[in-house]
Amino acid sequence: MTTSIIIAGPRGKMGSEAINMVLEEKEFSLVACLDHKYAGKSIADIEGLPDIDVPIYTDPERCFQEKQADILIDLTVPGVGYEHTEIALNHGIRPVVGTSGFTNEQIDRLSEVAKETKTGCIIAPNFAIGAVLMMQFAKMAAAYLPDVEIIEKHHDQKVDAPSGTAVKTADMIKETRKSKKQGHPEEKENMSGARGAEDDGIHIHSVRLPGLVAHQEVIFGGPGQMLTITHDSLERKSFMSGIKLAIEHVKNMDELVYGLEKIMIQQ
Ligand SMILES: NC(=O)C1=CN([C@@H]2O[C@H](COP(=O)(O)OP(=O)(O)OC[C@H]3O[C@@H](n4cnc5c(N)ncnc54)[C@H](OP(=O)(O)O)[C@@H]3O)[C@@H](O)[C@H]2O)C=CC1
Ligand SMILES: O=C(O)C1=N[C@H](C(=O)O)C[C@H](O)C1
Repeated sequence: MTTSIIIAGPRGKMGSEAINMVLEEKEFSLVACLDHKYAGKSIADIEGLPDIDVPIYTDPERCFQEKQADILIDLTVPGVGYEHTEIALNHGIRPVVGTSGFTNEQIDRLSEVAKETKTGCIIAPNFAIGAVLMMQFAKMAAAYLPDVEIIEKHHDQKVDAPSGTAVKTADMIKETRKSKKQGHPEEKENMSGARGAEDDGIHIHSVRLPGLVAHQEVIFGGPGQMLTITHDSLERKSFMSGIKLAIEHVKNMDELVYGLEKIMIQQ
């Protein structure tokens, strides 16, 4: 059976890659796109996008009313991504959300809406299978090596910092790590931000440079030893198999799941 899909953010780096992925899959059908520009146009009118007649909507309510799709893939920006997800859930359309930067309160609220509407939803800060494994391995390691810092490195067009992946990694580490403040008890920054952001004593450092795509190191230190878990996304194709996996799973779900590890790995 064909899965009908709406993509929000079609002109973006991820959105355009997702369009190609959906068009390549025989069982997927792209029925509309959501973009705050190009009202009433088709994606064929946008330079660089495939020459096919898929309508663009600027108003999500109207889009979801007119196109009763199975799935919304959202790859936009945090505030907008949140709104799209909530409206899709209220229309019974299952969101697969890659947009990063949602707050915990927003995820909790969306969880409630998914429960109320009995509509499946997957929000994953990172759809690269290797990145999900990196986070899971970091969670395992933190039970034994509680001193840990995260360095995430991204392209310089990224708007949110730290990355959604770094925030999720810290959350997963906290599930096994005994809470502690790291470093010297009297440590003091001589230049603001020198020690990065902090979550329960875990320091997170964000690097933004042209040339980078999406990279993260989770560094553990113990007496006389170091463990570094590294993941590199070298191309945005790296995220597509995870998005496909999420689409297959969300079709049979009636609640919200935050993190691809929840469907990839036995919890
Ligand atoms: N979960 C994962 O595995 C991954 C998640 N991401 C996340 O996905 C999101 C997109 O990343 P990326 O493609 O690199 O970013 P881009 O900036 O390339 O794309 C974002 C797109 O969203 C568009 N947009 C802004 N407002 C709206 C709106 N109201 N309706 C529809 N589209 C809108 C932007 O348009 P305009 O340029 O006109 O503002 C732009 O085309 C980010 O949050 C990023 O962190 C990225 C990679 C992997
Ligand atoms: O903006 C990006 O590029 C990415 N964003 C996600 C994040 O914030 O973690 C996922 C991946 O790191 C790429």
